[in-house]
Amino acid sequence: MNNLVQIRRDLHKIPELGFQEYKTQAYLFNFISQLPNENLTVVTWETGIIVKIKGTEPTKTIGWRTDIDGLPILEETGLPFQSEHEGNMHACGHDCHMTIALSLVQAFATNQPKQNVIVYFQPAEEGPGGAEPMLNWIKSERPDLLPDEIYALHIAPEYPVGTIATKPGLLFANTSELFIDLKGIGGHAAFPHKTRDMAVASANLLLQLQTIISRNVDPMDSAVITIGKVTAGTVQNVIAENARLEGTIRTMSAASMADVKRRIKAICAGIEASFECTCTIDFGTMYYEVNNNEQCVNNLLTFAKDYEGAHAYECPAAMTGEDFGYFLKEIPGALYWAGANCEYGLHHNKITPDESLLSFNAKFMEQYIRSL
Ligand SMILES: CC(=O)N[C@@H](CCC[C@H](N)C(=O)O)C(=O)O
Repeated sequence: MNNLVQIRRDLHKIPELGFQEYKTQAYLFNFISQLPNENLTVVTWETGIIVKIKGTEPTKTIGWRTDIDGLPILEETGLPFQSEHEGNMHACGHDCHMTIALSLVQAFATNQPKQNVIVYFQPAEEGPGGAEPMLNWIKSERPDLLPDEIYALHIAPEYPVGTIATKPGLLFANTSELFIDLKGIGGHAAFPHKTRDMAVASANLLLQLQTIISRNVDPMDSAVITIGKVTAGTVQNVIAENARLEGTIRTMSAASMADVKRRIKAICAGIEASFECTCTIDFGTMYYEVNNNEQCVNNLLTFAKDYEGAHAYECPAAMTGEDFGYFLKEIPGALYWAGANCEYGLHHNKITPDESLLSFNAKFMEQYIRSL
């Protein structure tokens, strides 16, 4: 088994949620500590790590960012190296992303690049968001750790390995989490008229929220409201006093996000009136859109077109979110989809990315960064 596959499998076993990535950080730190360190500066921030590699004749500093957290998903891959943290899973490829980032650190630590390179191991991409606070800390405490341009990848199960798919401008959506707590009056299942049933109210609310997409968003625009978790009540023969919807909103612009939120508030006010209950809305964490720099995308795609085994092309935007958008808001750069050739999609409990993507993308990015 090659070294990168082993690293990915080690990391796959220990998925941790945002800002709880202690074992992950220790694993990464241990790996980095064993590398030649004459040209390295290694700094920790919360559960993340930042590694700067001094270049031989630097004219600029190139950044590479990986996310390091897992998701609260019960893994069902049945793999011999499946998650040892039951209920958590690397179902979004961050184990692969970290492996590629470690490979870059190793390559540049052993064979110094021309440009300075900074690799960011960033916590909490799935939530509550690590990029924005990490960047704020760097700006105020360690401006020497800011790059001139920055890149990242995200695995794409639907594409074959070797795919480098990206586009200039908007690649990923604006996101906002959505949590709505409903409170009514519970009671005996046989006497609904004496209660305010939040199971029924939350079911109505869930369906009405979907009308925002079909009836309020311009059909030429795009938006998503997904409610991923619904909880209500306590037992089968007691009417639910409480319910909670948990979800996410995705839009193509900040203006459209504001409109969707306005409609959510209005619908909740209607639910309060019709079901005689209270709805408390919390919009949670927001991620700024992923807006790729045109020049950086052109450079990346041009390099990829001549790279053996790469299939480079411009893809459409997607409604995924990524807090890497906060880096791109301040620093020119690009994120690309890296083909992972897998039957199951992102966030699926059976996702098994094709591990040949690890060495392909690690080598590809190493060569690209050396070309800058
Ligand atoms: C690439 C990816 O899958 N990212 C996540 C980001 C989630 C942000 C936040 N927790 C939310 O749900 O809005 C995604 O679900 O797109």
